[in-house]
This record gives sequence, structure tokens and C-alpha cells, in this order.
Amino acid sequence: RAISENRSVEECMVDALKGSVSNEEPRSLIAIAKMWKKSIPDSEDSVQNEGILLTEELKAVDYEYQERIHWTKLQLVGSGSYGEVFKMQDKKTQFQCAAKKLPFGCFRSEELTTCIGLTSPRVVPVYGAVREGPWIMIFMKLIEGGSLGQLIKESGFLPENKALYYLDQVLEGLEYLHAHDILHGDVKADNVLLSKDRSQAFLCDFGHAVHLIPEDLRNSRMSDDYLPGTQTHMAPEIMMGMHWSSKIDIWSSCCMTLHMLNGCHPWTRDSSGPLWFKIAHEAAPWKEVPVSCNPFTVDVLRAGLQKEPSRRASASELRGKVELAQQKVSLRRFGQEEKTSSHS
Ligand SMILES: CN1C=C[C@@](O)(C#Cc2ccnc(-n3nc(C(N)=O)c4cc(F)ccc43)c2)C1=O
Repeated sequence: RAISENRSVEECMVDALKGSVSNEEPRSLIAIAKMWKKSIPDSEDSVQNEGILLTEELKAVDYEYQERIHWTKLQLVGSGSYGEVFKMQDKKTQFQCAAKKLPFGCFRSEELTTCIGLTSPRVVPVYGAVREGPWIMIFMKLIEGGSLGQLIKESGFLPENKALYYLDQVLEGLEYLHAHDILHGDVKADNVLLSKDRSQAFLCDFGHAVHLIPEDLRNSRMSDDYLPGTQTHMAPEIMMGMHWSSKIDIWSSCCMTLHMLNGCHPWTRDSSGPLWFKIAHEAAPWKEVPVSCNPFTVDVLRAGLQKEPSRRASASELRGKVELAQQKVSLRRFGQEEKTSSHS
């Protein structure tokens, strides 16, 4: 049937995977993610249990993997516009990981197709995805230190050297993603996870990610199912509906840095006029850089907050400036308390 109908290998693979959960290779998960994107939530939701697990630590049993039967939620670790994230445990192996739960109708295949197979130490590894009725569960490595957004909320703001330290690691992750033609699309502190000792940072949440395939990008300013990221971190070219590129992640990483330094998102201290208009037509949020910052840190933000994307630094270029600023800013051994710095 496959040959006679000239069906692709991928379509045949998906046929074989439908309606069951199995431990397979990453390409099977890519295939089923694309199938989910094409299918619409239907009355069969209640019976659907299908998906792919990429690690033997999560074990499908008789081609099923269902909450409460094969795995259990331990605690809520995060929630936001993306849905909810739980710490979970496999009942057979006792293995624990994180699970993001989102409505089937909100699922974008790019959330999986962009992060499967990535090996950067700055990206959270994905362990699989399973549909259970009207829900999609995406399993990934548990990162015990919580998010950078939670750290900023706890601390009020971060000292300059810590802000540069985390920005450097985020830019390392963006260097890797951009070299693999992937745009993250929602770089912000809530989407940066920290190791238990908070020395290591990891990018997560590919729900807004885009494959930067040049010919497609030239034609589409935003594909029809593109989900905009966080408005306060959105680059001017997006607000103006112009061509966009990996440089939007650079702008967002500098907005995240202002959030670390000030304890609040950029543009939020002045409530005059619509946000989109300010981002599109006003100067970059220069005045928000704390007066106490080292000139080399100001140079980092100047290079990353250029309104014209072609003049904006790439991840590699900006990382070089960050590492220079780190040498200038009194960087002591990580984790020592810092004197509070004055803020504008
Ligand atoms: C690889 N992959 C697969 C799904 C993905 O697009 C996501 C996500 C996401 C969004 C927001 N938050 C978390 N989040 N994850 C954890 C964790 N893994 O331990 C976590 C822990 C928290 F304390 C708070 C939020 C958290 C994870 C993605 O990137």
C-alpha cells in the first residue's frame, strides 16, 4: 500500500506509530510531532494515548504510557503562558524527570522538532512526548535549581557580575541554536533554568521556536501558527512586521539582562503609550541600564540592543563583549555575596 500510494517513509512510520506509545529513535518523535500538528482535536480525544519515549528510563507498558497508571505527578515546579510543568516519576523505573503539560490544541510541532537531537550543554534535553486525550505531555530532564526568573524574584535583582555570568551562558546556548538554524523566539529569565548550585544555566521552552530555513523565512514574516514571545522582550522588527532572524533572540537576551540588573522587565517603569509603539518607534531602552554598570557592560547592551538587526551583534560577537566585560567587572569566585550597586 505504501509503495502503490507513493507514501513517504515518514508517513508509513507514523501509520505504524499511531495509537500506541513506544520507546523509539528521535526521528519517530519528529514524525509523530508533525502528525499531531496536522490532526485536529476530535471526539476520539478520550481514547488517544500515543507517543514516543526516547529513554529507557521512561518505560511504555503494552504500548501505553498514562498518568497515574505508568507515571505519577510529584509536584508542580512551574506554570505560565506555556502551561504547567511538573516533577514526575516513572512507576516502573522510579526515574524522575520534568513533564510539561499543554492542551493538544496549543501544541506546535516546532516545540519538539527544534529541540530533538540537540546536544548543547546549554539546552534542556527532551526525553519524549505522549498524547493523552486532549493533552500533550512533553518529558525532559529535571533541572533542580528552578528558573532564573525565580532567582531574580527571590533576590530582587542580580549584581552585575552574576548578570554577565548568566548572559554568557545563555549566549553560548544561542550560539549553538543559531548555528543549527534554530531561533528560540522567547528568550527570558523564566525560560532559563539553573542547576542546583545555580552555577549552570540551560535554555528551555521551545514553544515559540522556529526553524530558520532561509527560503521559508524570506517568504514569511510570521508563519500562521507562530506564537509571539514575551512583549517586553520583543525586538522592534517583530513589532513592525518586518523580516526577522536569529537577531531577535539577541535583543531578547539583552532585555533579560536588564531584567536581571533592575529586577523588572524593560519598558515597564514608564506606562505612557502602547508598548508595541514604544518598542517600534522609541530609542532602545538605554536609560534603563543602571548607572553603576561598568562601561564594558554598557557596551554589551549597546551592541545587543541595536534597533537595526543588521547592526545588532550576533551571539558569538556579543559573547566576546560579555567576556571582556566580565574581566573588567570585579568578578570574584562565583557565589560570593556582592556589595549592592546603585540603580538609576
Ligand atoms: C526540551 N523542552 C521540552 C519542552 C520545552 O519546550 C519546555 C519547556 C518549559 C517551559 C517552562 N518551564 C519549564 N521548566 N522545566 C523545568 C525542568 N525541566 O526542571 C522547570 C523547573 C522550574 F522550576 C520551572 C520551570 C521549569 C520547561 C523544552 O524546552
